[in-house]
Amino acid sequence: MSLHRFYPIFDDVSWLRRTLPLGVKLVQLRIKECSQSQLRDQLTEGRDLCRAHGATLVVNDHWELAIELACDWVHLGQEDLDTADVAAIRSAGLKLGLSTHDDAELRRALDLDPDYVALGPIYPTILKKMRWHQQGVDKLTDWKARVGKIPLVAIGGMSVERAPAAFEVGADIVSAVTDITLHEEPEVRVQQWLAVSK
Ligand SMILES: Cc1ncc(COP(=O)(O)OP(=O)(O)O)c(N)n1
Ligand SMILES: Cc1nc(C(=O)O)sc1CCOP(=O)(O)O
Ligand SMILES: [Mg+2]
Repeated sequence: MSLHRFYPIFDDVSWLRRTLPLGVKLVQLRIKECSQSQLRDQLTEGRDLCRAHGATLVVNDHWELAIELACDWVHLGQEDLDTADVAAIRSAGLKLGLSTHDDAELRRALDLDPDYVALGPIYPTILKKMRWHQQGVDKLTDWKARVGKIPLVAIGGMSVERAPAAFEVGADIVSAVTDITLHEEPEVRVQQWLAVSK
């Protein structure tokens, strides 16, 4: 299965209601502060909306709930891996995307045979505090050589204007949050993303 090249990340299912009808085909729900029952409702609606639109939903962090709700994909970072049961994720048939930021993290990720590898932050991000300031777009070429056929996601400070260069040097997929959510017309921005990701 090949993944769409534009990979927006949202913190609420209302964004999926707005953007799936525009043609988004790969999307992550990254929900950090929420009660368990709200989380279950959000993921259930996200799962059903994505299925109705022929899109792929990736659940960030909440791998147990993703298994329980029969979702298809989970994204985990390195700290998540310290406690996640990857064997359980695999035996439930879920696909797994992993974050990486340096050589050791990439080696650890590749040992787990991921379904995509994300490298970030390519540019500085305002979304969250990180130990890494910016990797630089050229690092994508090195990472792509190392991951081979595994899809490579570029994340962190990505924008419509920055996406073409990331694709050119090795990214298979480009992911973004604030370039869309802080835009004055998010739907227009999503359409611009879809155009540069064709
Ligand atoms: C596509 C993608 N790449 C990286 C991340 C970051 O995951 P993680 O390091 O676990 O940090 P949080 O997003 O959980 O704060 C991601 N979510 N998606
Ligand atoms: C959630 C996340 N993970 C990153 C990583 O490098 O692992 S960068 C990032 C934030 C992405 O948001 P924006 O597109 O607004 O910069
Ligand atoms: Mg995480």
